Amino acid sequence: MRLTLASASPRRRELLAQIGVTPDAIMPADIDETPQRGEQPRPYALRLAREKAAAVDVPGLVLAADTVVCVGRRILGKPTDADEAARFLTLLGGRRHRVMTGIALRRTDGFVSAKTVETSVKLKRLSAAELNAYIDSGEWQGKAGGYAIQGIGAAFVPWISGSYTNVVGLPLTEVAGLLNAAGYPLSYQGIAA
Ligand SMILES: Cc1cn([C@H]2C[C@H](O)[C@@H](COP(=O)(O)OP(=O)(O)OP(=O)(O)O)O2)c(=O)[nH]c1=O
Repeated sequence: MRLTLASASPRRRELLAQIGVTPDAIMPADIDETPQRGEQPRPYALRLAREKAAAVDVPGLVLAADTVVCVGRRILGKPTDADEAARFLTLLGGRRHRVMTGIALRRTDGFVSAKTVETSVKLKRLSAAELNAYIDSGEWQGKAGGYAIQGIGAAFVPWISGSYTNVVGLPLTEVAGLLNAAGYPLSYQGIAA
């Protein structure tokens, strides 16, 4: 069964590879990611994942996702520059926030199954030296909230509650569930315990 990953994120490809899923094609979806007026984080992440899946019009299964960081009602996407990344990290430091990923799987018949997964994350308060060094590292680029838990950012995360892979951009348990429900053959299911 043909699977297309509608994502430009190398992390998403690597996460899928981790559970033995290799998409037949990778076709990033170019959509407008502006939140609607008053839109809450959960419906926002779900809407974007669905829109990304819908934007890639090819036969077979199309998988898409969107990850946002939320502090209260505020949605933090990918910082546009170093100053914004520094502002995000200062806002997040010393408190808990939520990382929300919407995932959507479009099937050949056009039916889309989608859900959101939420993880709570605590980021420690960064010293000026840590903040400057992290901004200089450039790791914040292309990362919702301006940090990467799978990178140097791990040094700033004392605690999470919920799915780790969800924070990196693709909650694998739920993605595997959607793929399985759509009849996609998951290789590890053939492995006897
Ligand atoms: C919080 C966090 C986010 N991220 C990444 C995951 C996502 O790639 C990115 C959020 O941006 P997204 O808009 O979800 O995805 P993307 O633009 O990278 O790719 P595409 O839309 O084509 O699928 O932030 C990390 O890699 N580590 C982290 O710890």
